[in-house]
Amino acid sequence: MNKKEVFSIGVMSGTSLDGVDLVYVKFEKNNYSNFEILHATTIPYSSEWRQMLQSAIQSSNKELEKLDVVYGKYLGEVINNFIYNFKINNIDFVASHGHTILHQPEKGITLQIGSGKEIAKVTKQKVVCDFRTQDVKLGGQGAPLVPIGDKLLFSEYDFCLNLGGFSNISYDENEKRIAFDVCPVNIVLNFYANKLGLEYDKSGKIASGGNINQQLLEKLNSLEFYKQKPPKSLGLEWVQQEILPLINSFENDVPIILRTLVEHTAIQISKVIAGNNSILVTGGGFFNDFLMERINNISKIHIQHVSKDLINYKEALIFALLGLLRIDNQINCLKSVTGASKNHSSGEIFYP
Ligand SMILES: Nc1ncnc2c1ncn2[C@@H]1O[C@H](COP(=O)(O)OP(=O)(O)OP(=O)(O)O)[C@@H](O)[C@H]1O
Ligand SMILES: CC(=O)N[C@H]1[C@@H]2OC[C@@H](O2)[C@@H](O)[C@@H]1O[C@H](C)C(=O)O
Repeated sequence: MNKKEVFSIGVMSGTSLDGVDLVYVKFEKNNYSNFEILHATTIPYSSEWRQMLQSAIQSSNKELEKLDVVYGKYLGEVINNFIYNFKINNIDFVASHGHTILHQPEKGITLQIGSGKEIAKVTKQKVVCDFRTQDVKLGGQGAPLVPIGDKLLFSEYDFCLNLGGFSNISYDENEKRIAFDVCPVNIVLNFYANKLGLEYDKSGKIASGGNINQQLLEKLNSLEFYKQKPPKSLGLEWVQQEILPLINSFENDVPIILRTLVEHTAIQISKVIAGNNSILVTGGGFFNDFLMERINNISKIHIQHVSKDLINYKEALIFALLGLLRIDNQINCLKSVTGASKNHSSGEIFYP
């Protein structure tokens, strides 16, 4: 794109299923880290949409094709409302991650729904989407993709940690970006909080009142995934096959489960980040005070305080950057992170 300043809308629907995150951002082409988040919001899912997205993993290919279109139209409308409500009138492109329904990269599968063609039709904007498929085709994990953005935008931190549905981490080692999914976080915490009729365990209050089940904790920490070296990534399939059956085999009360999960998360994260380093922590898990306290106590790392917009919208912001890199045909997927056969520029572009 032949411009000094670029204006983009980044759209992300994460695995916690809390809603659609949107940012309107300005990038400076000769210095990406000089970005500015101009507007940001989250549009919470209705219970119908949450239910549809949650159960889509069981759908047939035909049903998924339909959902891709319907959800693409929905995203298009959500973006139009965002544009209208914030009176946005200068947009170079929209970059949309979509919502992950399937993710088993070792089988060559990753699927993010939310048709770019539909979004382009509804919004009348240029749209970049489908950022993961090409990486999986090139033998990569297709995730995490945010680390190249961590490197380009937040190089002043030793570690970038995101506490979303899953947690992931990225850092430089011998001048190479290393990154991987660490462990499940809100995707499982929310699942058990839901059993008490809550959307999530606010500030980790319920977890903090429970006791650790040591036997369950040991079993969780011994899972095969934690022995694997990166590149590696996690999906809902793994949670359903490995985590939920293990937890449910113990018949614990919800506070005990949440307490044990928080400890498990803090231990897994501290295995990676311990030391006298600086860290950028983002994602909704940042607001789980009890989880943050446990991570702090175990790792003794110095956690920096940053703006709420950055905590909540780093992923949407970085997908906007990945979209810009894609439009400019620049590398936006790193083989050192995903394990793909080469660095590449990923994402499909649709025109209105
Ligand atoms: N005050 C809070 N206390 C505890 N947990 C919170 C709080 N606020 C948000 N969360 C958790 O953060 C979740 C949302 O996090 P986030 O938006 O980072 O997830 P995501 O974008 O779906 O994740 P992913 O990075 O996997 O794509 C909520 O569902 C909830 O579990
Ligand atoms: C396949 C998929 O959607 N993965 C997500 C998920 O949510 C968190 C973690 O698992 C991460 O690997 C990824 O998202 C972030 C945005 C990423 O690609 O960096």
